[in-house]
Amino acid sequence: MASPLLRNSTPYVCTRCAIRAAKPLNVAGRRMISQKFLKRVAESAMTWQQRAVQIEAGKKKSMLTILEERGLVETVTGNRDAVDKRMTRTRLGVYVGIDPTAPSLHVGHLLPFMALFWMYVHGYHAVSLLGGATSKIGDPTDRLKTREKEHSSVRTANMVNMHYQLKKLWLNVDAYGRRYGFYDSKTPDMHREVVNNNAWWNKLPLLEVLQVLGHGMRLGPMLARETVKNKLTKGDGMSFAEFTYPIMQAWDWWYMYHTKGIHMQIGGEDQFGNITAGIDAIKYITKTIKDPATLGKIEGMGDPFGFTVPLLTTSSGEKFGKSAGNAIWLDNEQTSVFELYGYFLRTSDADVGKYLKLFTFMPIPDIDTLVEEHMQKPSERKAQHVLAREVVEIVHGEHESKVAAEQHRFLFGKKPEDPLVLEVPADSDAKAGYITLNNKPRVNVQLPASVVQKLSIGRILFACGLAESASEGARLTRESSIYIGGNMSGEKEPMKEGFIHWTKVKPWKTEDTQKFIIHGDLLMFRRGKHNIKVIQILPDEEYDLTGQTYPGRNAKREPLNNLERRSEKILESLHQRRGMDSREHMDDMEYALEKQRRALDEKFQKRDKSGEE
Ligand SMILES: Nc1ncnc2c1ncn2[C@@H]1O[C@H](COP(=O)(O)OP(=O)(O)OP(=O)(O)O)[C@@H](O)[C@H]1O
Ligand SMILES: N[C@@H](Cc1ccc(O)cc1)C(=O)O
Repeated sequence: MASPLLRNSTPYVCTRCAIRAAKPLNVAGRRMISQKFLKRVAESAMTWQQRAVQIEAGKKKSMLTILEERGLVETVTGNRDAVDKRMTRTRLGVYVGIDPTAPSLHVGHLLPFMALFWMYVHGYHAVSLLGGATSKIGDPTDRLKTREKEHSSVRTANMVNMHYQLKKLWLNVDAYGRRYGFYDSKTPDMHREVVNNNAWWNKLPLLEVLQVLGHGMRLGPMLARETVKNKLTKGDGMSFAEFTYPIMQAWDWWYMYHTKGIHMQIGGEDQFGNITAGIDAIKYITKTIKDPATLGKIEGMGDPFGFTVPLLTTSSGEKFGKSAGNAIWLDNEQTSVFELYGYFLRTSDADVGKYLKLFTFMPIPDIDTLVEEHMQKPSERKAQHVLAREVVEIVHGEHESKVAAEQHRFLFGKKPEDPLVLEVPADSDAKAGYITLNNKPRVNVQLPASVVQKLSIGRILFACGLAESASEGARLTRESSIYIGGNMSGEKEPMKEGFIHWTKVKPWKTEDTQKFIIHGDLLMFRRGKHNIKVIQILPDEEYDLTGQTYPGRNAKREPLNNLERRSEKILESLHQRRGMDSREHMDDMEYALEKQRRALDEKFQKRDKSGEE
């Protein structure tokens, strides 16, 4: 509980969250709060209070009004004005959840996230939740067909990808918000998190959920939900697990309500039912719970509430998303930066103003001026270029956005108005020079099993694209700059509280790499903070069928590849010339070729083990 002193001096701020967020525990398990920090919290509360007074006097726009004006609010739960007042008076906690049921976020997800980003840059505590646990069940909302069950390794890969995507997105939003002058990152006001609901679901007894919430979830209203009725009558039926999905989502909210002070949830319009189910659940729990410690935590929180954002649809009215199969991905492997830019560049003149409001932080008067200018000469697509640049900046960063703009200008033969300096930032994945679509770093790679089984760690890093060469890979491991996902297979759990556990890679024996394989076919590496590679290991034959190759394969193994190609040719011609009766002779030939192949293979293995180029 927050100290009474703080409570009295800071009526409008959730100091509990600020302190919890900012201060570690000392040895005795108490929060260490410095005078300086307390002063900052008090100042920030004062600023908030002053802002609230100005808003209520009509001198400033409220947060809800700002979001409404930008078209980001579809339906508010409960009374709009009451919600507006609470958002004005209290520095609330707010969350958006997504299930990692695909390897990447998509443009549709940006809508609820933009609302979250707006609240973040205005000082609210913003949480993006990854549904590691909920994705094991799958949200049945608005579906007639049950989701295909994903293999656990696919789920893990999706989750890790999305986790890092969210982290990057938040970093980009920080920079983007700063460009629009929203905040000074040194104030204690800014608080954002990426959480995973595995963190609580993995250690939550079913009995606790049933005891605390189960009695309050009445079957009548649950069965009366459109989603349930439709799936039961028009779809393929509903499992008990799917039926309980809204309870899981409600519990997430309850968990964050009492542990992190999260009052609000935002989601797409399709999430309205789940959001209201969460509100009812929290109201029920807060009325019935007896535990004094929990009661202390929620004291003064008030009822939870939320709102939905409109659904982004295609021109034919279909929801943009993974299930509809029309997603524009935020992962540059699936939708390149160039394509993402191109997608927004194709926005119709009728929609461009609306999209600038939805997807950017650009002030509305500036948008209006830009659209007016654009309409003077629509063929130049000035407003669309700005829209594309801003969205790419949020998703991939300012540098990538400049590069994409430049590439489009270049491709479409336009002379740059302001020549762009394409310097490479220090932490960029690219080495130097112009980044093209072809030399973009790859986040997800597939590699044949033999690479992981037989090659040195340096070579694997080269093969997956984390190192420029095998020797650089070996050097990086010597310098302890590389991490590998998961624990040694002796320890069963590669995931800790929903997050991957990273172990520093040391120069080790080839066999040691295999001990880190997750779910039999996944290997993950991280270089530095955010540069990750998720490797899917395929059986060699399957990999060959995909027609891919990897760095280090062709150059180093050319003699072996040539031999294989030659041997195939010889055998083919023998078959044709001599027919099946020369079987014996051909077996000899095959044997001789196989011997040569093995000799070469051994040679490569020895070289791989010694780590030399
Ligand atoms: N096209 C969209 N427009 C607005 N919000 C969206 C859109 N697509 C997804 N969302 C929102 O993003 C959040 C996460 O959605 P979710 O993870 O279910 O993605 P999804 O693409 O809708 O998945 P699926 O199609 O498999 O149901 C939800 O609040 C959802 O409403
Ligand atoms: N059910 C949401 C995702 C979600 C998951 C867990 C939550 O707590 C919140 C939201 C969706 O499918 O879009």
